Order: sequence, then C-alpha cells, then structure tokens
Amino acid sequence: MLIVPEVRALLTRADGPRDVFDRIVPVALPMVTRFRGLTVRQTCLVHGPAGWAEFAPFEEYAAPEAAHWLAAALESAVLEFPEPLRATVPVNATIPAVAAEDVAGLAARFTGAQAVKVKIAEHGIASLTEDLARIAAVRAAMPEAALRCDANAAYSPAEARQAVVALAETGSLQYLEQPVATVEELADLRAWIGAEGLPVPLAADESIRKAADPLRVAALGAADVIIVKAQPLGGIRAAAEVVAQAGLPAVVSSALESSVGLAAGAALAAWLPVPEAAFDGHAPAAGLGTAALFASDVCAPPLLPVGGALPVGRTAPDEALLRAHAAGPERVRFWTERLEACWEVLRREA
Ligand SMILES: O=C(O)CCC(=O)C1=CC=C[C@@H](O)[C@@H]1C(=O)O
Ligand SMILES: [Mg+2]
Repeated sequence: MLIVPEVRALLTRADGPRDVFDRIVPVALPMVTRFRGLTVRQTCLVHGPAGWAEFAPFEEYAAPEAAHWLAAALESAVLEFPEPLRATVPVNATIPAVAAEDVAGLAARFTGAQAVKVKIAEHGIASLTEDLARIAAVRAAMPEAALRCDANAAYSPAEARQAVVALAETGSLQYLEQPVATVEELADLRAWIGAEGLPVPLAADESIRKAADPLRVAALGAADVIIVKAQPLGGIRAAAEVVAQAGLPAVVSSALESSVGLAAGAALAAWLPVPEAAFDGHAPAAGLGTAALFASDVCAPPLLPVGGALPVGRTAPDEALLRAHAAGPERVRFWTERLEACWEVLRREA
C-alpha cells in the first residue's frame, strides 16, 4: 500500500486514531434507491487539525482493506487538499440497476450531466435483457450524455464477449467498466475487442482499487481508462500517484461517501491533469454525483452537482444533521474498534 510520507510520519508520531481525530462520529444515511445492495449507507466522520474527513469502508471490508480508507481519512483530516487546477469538476449521472421505468426519475436528479454511468449485470448475463431496457431508458432520458456501463466484475469471459456485442449494438459507449474480474481476463477481452474492431473501450475499477498492485492494469494493457477512488487507494495524493505511474486516462469516482468524503474525491479530480489523448481533451466527468442518491446527507446543503458539475473545496457537516443521523451505541463501538484495527495495520506498514 502506498502511504504518503506525511501520513507515515503521523503514524509513527501519534498514539492512535483518538490522538489524531478530536471527533469520531458514525452515521447512518438513508438512500433514495438501492445501490450496491444498500439502502442505508453506514459511514464514519472524523475531525482533525485540517478539518472534517470521512472513514467509509463498506461494512464487510476487513482491516487490511479498510486500512487504505483510514490512510485517506488521516490525510484529509491532517493535510490541506492540494491546490486545485480547476474550480469545478464535471460529474456523471449514476443510474443504479433499477427497472427501466424508474430511470427517468433518477436521471432528473442529475440535470446537465455530460455523461451517465449505468449499473448492469447485477445478476450476471441473466440480467442482459433488463440491462438493455435500462440502457434504452437512459439514452432516452439523457440523449446528450455519453454512456458508460459498469458490470462490477460480474461476467465470465464468454459472457463479457456476448455483453460487449449487445452493448455495441445499442449505440456508442464511452466505456464499459470492469466487465470481468481479473486483470488477465480484462487484457484478453480488450485484445479480443480490438481484433473484432468493436467500439467498446474498457475501464478498470476493482482491478485498481482492490488490487495488490494497481499498476498491473497498465503493465498488461488491460484497460483504456482507469477508475480511481481516493478512499480505497489511500487518499488523494496516493491515488494521484497511481494515475501518474499508470500513465492511463483516469476517471475519479466516489466510494458512496457522504458530502464530506465526496469533497476529497472532487479535490483529487480537480488536481489531476486533463488526459490529452482521451475524452476529447476535456476533464472527464467524475463519478462523484452520488450525493444525489442519498435521501439525506450530513452537509447542508449536500455536495450535489449543479449543471453537471461539483464545486471543489472542503465541506463540513451540519451539527443538527450529525445528530439526526448519529449511529447507535453498538455501531459506535463497531467503528471505534475498526479504526483501532486499521490503525494497527497502517502502523505496521509505515
Ligand atoms: O462512478 C459512479 O458513477 C458512482 C460510484 C460507483 O459507481 C460506485 C461507488 C461505490 C461502490 C462501487 O460499487 C461503485 C463502482 O463500482 O464504481
Ligand atoms: Mg465500478
């Protein structure tokens, strides 16, 4: 894991998370629609010398994986965000794996987005008919937006080829995100797509954020685009380092954080150079519009896209909303123990 020197120094200097964070506030945030199997997002806000930050590993992540998310939280709580190159970042609409008739209502939450990402393959290739109906509804609701699809590694290699052909027939696709699970499978699929002359670029997400070595995607020529997320990659600076070393066009995306964590994602997106040979020379739309999928957030107002873009800068939660969404005592114990366990993992690596 890449731990930036400032966080490394902190890990050797401080006694534990309570020594760095003067507030630790676990919250439970209701969502407007099921996303990634969740209708309530459990997360933990922390406060340190530089301001508010978020520690948001999904519940099922064990300490070795969740530790990356702690590195990101430590960075944001202790260091200033890097100086942005842009004051706003364009974002994509995010459409979960909903029924086609629910698409228009969700799309309306992302007015002005230049790109839209649709979740597909929730039940593998068995979902293809439903996926194609959802995609048709998305194209109808957002005819100007570039389309991206995310399969979250759900296809076998043979299923992925079938899906690529079907998706190409629906019209132009900006990219297909993580159709298969491994880097080798992605590389094989990309070579096959090239040989067939199909217009379907591939993006790697899980192969970056969950990989022991996020640079293998570039080394194996496994993707046209990489998806980078500040939290699972250990923070803004660590994620930017992955982008620099990979040398591939990068799209920043959220990890379904509240408006506090999303601000760190926006800081990363605003700090990355615009890829020259992709996205028509423009900053690509980031997958950071996900506050629109929350029924309630911790910030007032939440960090929602306006005209398809997010402002860049720090956010702070509203105290009344923190109280309203505060997690119960059992959850508080869960998060405090988790922080300690992740701290131990990081300290051993530092
Ligand atoms: O990229 C987006 O448009 C939104 C973020 C998003 O899709 C995700 C956020 C959090 C967890 C992931 O399952 C998911 C993703 O796979 O990219
Ligand atoms: Mg993804």
